[in-house]
Amino acid sequence: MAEGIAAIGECMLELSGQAGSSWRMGYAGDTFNTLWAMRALSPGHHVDYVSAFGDDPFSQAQIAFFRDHNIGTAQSPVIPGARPGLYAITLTGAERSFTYWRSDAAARQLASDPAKLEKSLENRALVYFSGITLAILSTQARLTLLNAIAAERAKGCHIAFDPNYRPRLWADAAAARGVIAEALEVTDIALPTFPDEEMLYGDASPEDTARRLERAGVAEIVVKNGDQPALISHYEKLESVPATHIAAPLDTTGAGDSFNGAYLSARLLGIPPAEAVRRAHRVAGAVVQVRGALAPFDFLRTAFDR
Ligand SMILES: O=C(O)C(=O)C[C@H](O)[C@H](O)COP(=O)(O)O
Repeated sequence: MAEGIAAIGECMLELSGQAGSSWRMGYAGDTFNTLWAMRALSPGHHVDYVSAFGDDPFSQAQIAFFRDHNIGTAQSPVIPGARPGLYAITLTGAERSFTYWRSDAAARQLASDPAKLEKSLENRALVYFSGITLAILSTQARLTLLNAIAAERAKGCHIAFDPNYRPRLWADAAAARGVIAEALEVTDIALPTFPDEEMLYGDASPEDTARRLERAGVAEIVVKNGDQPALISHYEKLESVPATHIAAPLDTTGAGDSFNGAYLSARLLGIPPAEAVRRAHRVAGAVVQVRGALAPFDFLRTAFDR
């Protein structure tokens, strides 16, 4: 039985917590943040982060960090001379913005060996990727990745996708729309964020986003909207679920990604979409109370089970 979970993308070095005099270094990246939550909340599953890594001390420490938390790297290549990307979080209140140093990161070569990539995605219950995963790849590498995902999907694996639009990673909005349309063709569960979709497509409401993704053929959609209700479309039936109110958020980095990890973990447990969203809101509410994208596993589990 296919029991594995794989997330595909780029995990960077993360600098967080600039409120004090020194920065704290961690590891984060949208798809990794989601997998982190799944590692905490899906204990019965083997989980792998599928990427490409360098061979410098920071890459080695990153892989060791994964291993210490029981996160594998499947057949991800290690590229001699390459190194990880880096980003820093700037906070305005609790709202995050990012500065990146990532244009030559090892992860850009995650599809450099198509046979290894296919092998990395084998025997999965769920494969997760995002618009950021696609934005960092060349046209050829994107094609290799989408073909590998489609092949695994044809064997019965569920594919989850967050468009996670980051304008700076794309040549222009039309390029992003074109590639995201291709990704939606192989997507079973789409987890967009309304302000991103509003920016990229001009959607007037979360309902507009949900209906547009239904027309693209996606059966299960959750449109996140920060501290506003999330909108579920499950086989075209809409349902709105209020968010968890957090009185004093500290850092919103990773909230959407952790929401995704909790939602997908709940769905793998057979929990219906509305209850899965309630749990996901609680987990996202926990993550905004810590600095950086990752919260401790116990903290995530308590929020998920409460
Ligand atoms: O921007 C990127 O490329 C990253 O991966 C950095 C961050 O860890 C996530 O973007 C956080 O994502 P949110 O859950 O939307 O706060």
